[in-house]
Amino acid sequence: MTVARTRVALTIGSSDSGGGAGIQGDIKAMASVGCYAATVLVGVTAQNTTGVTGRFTVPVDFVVAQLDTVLADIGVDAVKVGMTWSAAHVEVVAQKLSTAGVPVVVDPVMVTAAGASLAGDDIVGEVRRRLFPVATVMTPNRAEAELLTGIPGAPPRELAERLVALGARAAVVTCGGADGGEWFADGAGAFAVPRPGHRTGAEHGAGCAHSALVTALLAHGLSTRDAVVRATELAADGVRDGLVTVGRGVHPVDLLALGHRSPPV
Ligand SMILES: Nc1ncnc2c1ncn2[C@@H]1O[C@H](COP(=O)(O)OP(=O)(O)OP(=O)(O)O)[C@@H](O)[C@H]1O
Ligand SMILES: Cc1ncc(CO)c(N)n1
Repeated sequence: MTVARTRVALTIGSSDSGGGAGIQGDIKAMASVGCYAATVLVGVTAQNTTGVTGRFTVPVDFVVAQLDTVLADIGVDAVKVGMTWSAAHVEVVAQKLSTAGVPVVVDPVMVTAAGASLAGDDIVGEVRRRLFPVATVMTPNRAEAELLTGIPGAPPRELAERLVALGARAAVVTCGGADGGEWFADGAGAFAVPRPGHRTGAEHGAGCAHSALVTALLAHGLSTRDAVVRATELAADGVRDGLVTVGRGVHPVDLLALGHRSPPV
């Protein structure tokens, strides 16, 4: 009997001690579509559903050590880059990924949907210079897309098209919230990405889940367009099924249907 090869997705980003977003959210989202998740930590946040109270950065050399060690043994079918902290981290990650030969999803985590800053000021130019060229697809939220393009207030379609004009192979600008409004663009054109809207108040980690799902679906061999469309639906399901009893702020999404599982007896 031949055993099907397990697809491996790698996420490079930061820990969310609250468990809903960041690396922890990525592992769950990737697992929800049958991908094994390897992880390279760039930073650690002290965070819960109400906000970030502290941050600790992993030294660049140790990011490289994690990356080299994973690649040397496990190998990867696709990579996600999430919160990267500093220009020096972006530079080294981009350099490593330029020779990886697998799809790369860049979620340029810089601002939360609530407007809280999650990165150093020097990072915008470095993301544009270094990560755009290695990205198969960029997945910023609207605020991040405005920062990266330098056109505040522009509609999501224009932002997605502008990101492609600036050198990204493809981009999906997420909007969050019940009203949605996501747009995708690549060299061949642009389209609105449909999804239902939910008002559960469980959106913490939605953006991380979205880009992690895109990554995992690319690891399974889907095209970029199909991966984005499906990931957007699945992330919305995660908000619909979100864990409204966890935390007192923005509750976490649930991609693993934890709310429907019973304890083993
Ligand atoms: N209220 C909602 N109803 C349905 N789907 C949602 C909702 N909010 C978010 N989503 C899903 O999550 C995806 C990402 O959302 P969003 O733009 O809020 O990410 P983000 O701002 O990067 O999130 P975060 O910083 O919390 O990780 C959306 O494209 C959509 O699929
Ligand atoms: C660690 C981490 N990465 C990403 C996000 C974006 O949601 C977050 N809140 N925390």
